[in-house]
Amino acid sequence: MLNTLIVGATGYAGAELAAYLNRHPHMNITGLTVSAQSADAGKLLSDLHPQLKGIVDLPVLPLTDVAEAAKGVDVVFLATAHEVSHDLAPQFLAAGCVVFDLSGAFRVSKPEFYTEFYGFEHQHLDLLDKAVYGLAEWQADKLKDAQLIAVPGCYPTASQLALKPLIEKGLLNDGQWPVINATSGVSGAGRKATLGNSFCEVSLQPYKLFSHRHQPEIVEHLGVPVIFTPHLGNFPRGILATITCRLNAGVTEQDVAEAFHNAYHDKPLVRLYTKGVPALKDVVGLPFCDIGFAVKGEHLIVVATEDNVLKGASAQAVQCMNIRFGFPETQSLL
Ligand SMILES: NC(=O)C1=CN([C@@H]2O[C@H](COP(=O)(O)OP(=O)(O)OC[C@H]3O[C@@H](n4cnc5c(N)ncnc54)[C@H](OP(=O)(O)O)[C@@H]3O)[C@@H](O)[C@H]2O)C=CC1
Ligand SMILES: CC(=O)N[C@@H](CCC(=O)OP(=O)(O)O)C(=O)O
Repeated sequence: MLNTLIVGATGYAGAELAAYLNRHPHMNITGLTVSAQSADAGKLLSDLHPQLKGIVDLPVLPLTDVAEAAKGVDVVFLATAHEVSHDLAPQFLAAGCVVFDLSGAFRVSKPEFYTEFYGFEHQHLDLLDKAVYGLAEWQADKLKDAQLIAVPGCYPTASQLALKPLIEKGLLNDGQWPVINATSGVSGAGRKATLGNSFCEVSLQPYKLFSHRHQPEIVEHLGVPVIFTPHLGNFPRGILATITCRLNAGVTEQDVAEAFHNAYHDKPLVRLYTKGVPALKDVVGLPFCDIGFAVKGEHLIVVATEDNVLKGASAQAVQCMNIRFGFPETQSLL
């Protein structure tokens, strides 16, 4: 059994982690924590997330002393904001824990990225070198001996799973940047109330045009430039990405199908459509990324869907943990 601590357990991602880890046969949840000042400290997780009633009835505790909280803990999940993870990860690593960070604090290697896109100066450049980017289907070898795993962002997971097989096989024409239009449910912004995310305000709208922090994350890990436009939709969960690309001359629909099949036929959490394209309703609440596509001449449209909180965050974190410790990849996820 591995002892595990979830930091940020009352957030959307943290609560899903608690559900997955609670039913994992090799994991023992030793603590669920929130910030030292949290108004929720002392409450039961299942009072805050009633879907967990009778399943995870543990109290959430304020994280006041990291060294104390880390005692006897093998694995820590940081389901916290980027700045919080940035400060906590080195402390848990120093205590000998394997750290799975769901935030953006360690995903990109260039320090200036954090100043520009996250608004803080990165203090742990050594960890930027050491962190393994947890795009699970593509990183199994590196994950096996990683100490710090930077779980990808929600939009980057869907976007990269859709594009990587095509790029690896050299099918895309580099004269046209892939154009990623992706719509997310409101849970992508976290559980805290804000005016922009309130019921009467949310509509359907693109945001952060040419300036969203997931664009450079996608570009660094795919190795090609892309145009990325996120949209906020008026539904709670899920991301649907519609990605338009140009194929190299002579590339056929069959070549595209083969590239996807070769990449994912043995990857249980990516489901390929041989007919049609996926809809959001078929992945919400599930740990999959679903991918379908259509080709017309040299033009290709790929559609990828996922639950932003699951394959886009918690499920992928648990998938990485399963790979890291040699458990079946889908253990507790399916
Ligand atoms: N939601 C999503 O779809 C996705 C989220 N992510 C990333 O995962 C992380 C968590 O996201 P999400 O669950 O949405 O966030 P939420 O805002 O819903 O939850 C954040 C959690 O962190 C706790 N917290 C805040 N400050 C601290 C602190 N100093 N120490 C310990 N706990 C703290 C909060 O509790 P309290 O404030 O009461 O202390 C709460 O439990 C973020 O980095 C996010 O960017 C990544 C991909 C997708
Ligand atoms: C709808 C919404 O607001 N989504 C969030 C992305 C959530 C996420 O994945 O956060 P990180 O990758 O930064 O951890 C956003 O656009 O900032």
